[in-house]
Amino acid sequence: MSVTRTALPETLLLDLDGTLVDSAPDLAAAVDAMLAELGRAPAGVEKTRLWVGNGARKLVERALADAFDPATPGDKGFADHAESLFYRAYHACNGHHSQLYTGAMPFLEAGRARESRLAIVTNKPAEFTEPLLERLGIARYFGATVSGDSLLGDNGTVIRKPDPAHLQLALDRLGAPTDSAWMIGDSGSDILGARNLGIPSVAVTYGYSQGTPVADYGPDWIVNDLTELL
Ligand SMILES: O=C(O)COP(=O)(O)O
Repeated sequence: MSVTRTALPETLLLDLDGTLVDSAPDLAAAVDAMLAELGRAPAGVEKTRLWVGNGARKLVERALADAFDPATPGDKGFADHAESLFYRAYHACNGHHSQLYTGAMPFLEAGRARESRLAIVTNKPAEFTEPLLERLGIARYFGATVSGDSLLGDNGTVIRKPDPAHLQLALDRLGAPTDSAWMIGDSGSDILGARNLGIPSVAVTYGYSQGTPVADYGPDWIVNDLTELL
């Protein structure tokens, strides 16, 4: 299924990594710096691409599971230590080699021209989201930004995609009704999050989908470039 021409809705919830931005080169650099400090060989960008999309902790755990005996990443203290190494390394390189995908800027410009409400809904921690948006020069397009640690449950656990409350928080911050919105993303957490909230979803084919074709999640539409939606 592919959209050739359609009326865009008033509100667009946009995933960040793998949808607007190819951030894998910087994420891989940080993963490799973490692995080097732990005495392991680099994983490289192609493996890292397969691990992105469920937050920084999951990325670190997937890298550890690949590099170590399976029991090692199960040790919480070890994973905490590795995560802190990753955070330090990613702070040093976030945005240095990340690039907007070809269709991203024309799409955001068109959204602004149409006076659409745009929000970022990402599983990336907020301390990395805001600087990345600034460095790429796209922060000004969004009326709201919701990151992977923006919403906490009663017991302090993070609530993020595919939990519909994560998407709903973006709508609340925009002041937008649920039935005005679509979610656009590259992975199962985006498509399932949209379904869980009861809104349509658009999947891009070029992002990070943990090795599962994004079509398998049953998005409402699939595009190879965001400008196909215009
Ligand atoms: O998992 C991440 O850190 C990035 O997630 P995103 O694809 O939701 O932007």
